[in-house]
Amino acid sequence: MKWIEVNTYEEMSEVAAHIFSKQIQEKPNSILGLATGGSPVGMYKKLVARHQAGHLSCKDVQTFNLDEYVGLEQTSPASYWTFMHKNLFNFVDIQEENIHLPNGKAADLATECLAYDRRIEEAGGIDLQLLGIGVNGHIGFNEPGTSFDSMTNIVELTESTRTENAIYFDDPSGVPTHAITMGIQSIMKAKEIVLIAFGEKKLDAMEKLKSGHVTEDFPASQLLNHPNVTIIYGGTN
Ligand SMILES: N[C@@H]1[C@@H](O)[C@H](O)[C@@H](COP(=O)(O)O)O[C@@H]1O
Repeated sequence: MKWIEVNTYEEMSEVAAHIFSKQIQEKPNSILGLATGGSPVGMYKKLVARHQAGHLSCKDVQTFNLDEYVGLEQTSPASYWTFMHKNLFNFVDIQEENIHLPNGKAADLATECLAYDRRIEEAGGIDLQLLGIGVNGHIGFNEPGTSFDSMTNIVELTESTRTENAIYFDDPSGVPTHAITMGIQSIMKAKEIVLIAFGEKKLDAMEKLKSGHVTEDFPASQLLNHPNVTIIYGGTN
């Protein structure tokens, strides 16, 4: 595991954007695993800026997002589909058919979970996976206690995660109770992983990760068993 300590959110975003741009330049048809939340917004802005300056094309890139809420319409303002379009997809030349998010409105959610893992596999597997981290160590929506063997599945969100994510909803009581998320094992199959975490409230999680103790009570700790992970972290501002 490679640790890169940064001083600002801006710097974290730049280091991460550099890794993703390089990946796309070296392999224009890369399969990228993407994340939502506040952490990646700065990196997405920088990828958009590179695209607008003519330095980056996503026309052959395929993306698979980590997760989506269960029960929200795709185009609902709080869906992760909307988040990704507002923060990245609307401003780069990615083709809509190359964008994949789990369908939280699928009539048969169990089948959707299996199909999502299969789609990733059929695309050739994820080359580079971006992750944020929840204060309790969750990655994707894999809450503490999730089996390291988990593939894409339906999860019940903890109260703390629902509270953390309430800022994205007009009505905080509208935060869904369940989500569909790539599992820990689905995430671990990525060839390379970049985790970004910035700010005081993430420091505790960073300390836990640094301690080297691998436990299902702290989902991100399984990353210690992955051969190619970079953690970009830091700061209080
Ligand atoms: N499902 C997402 C995670 O993928 C994300 O990592 C986490 C942290 O979000 P933030 O980056 O806003 O702190 O929030 C949500 O729970």
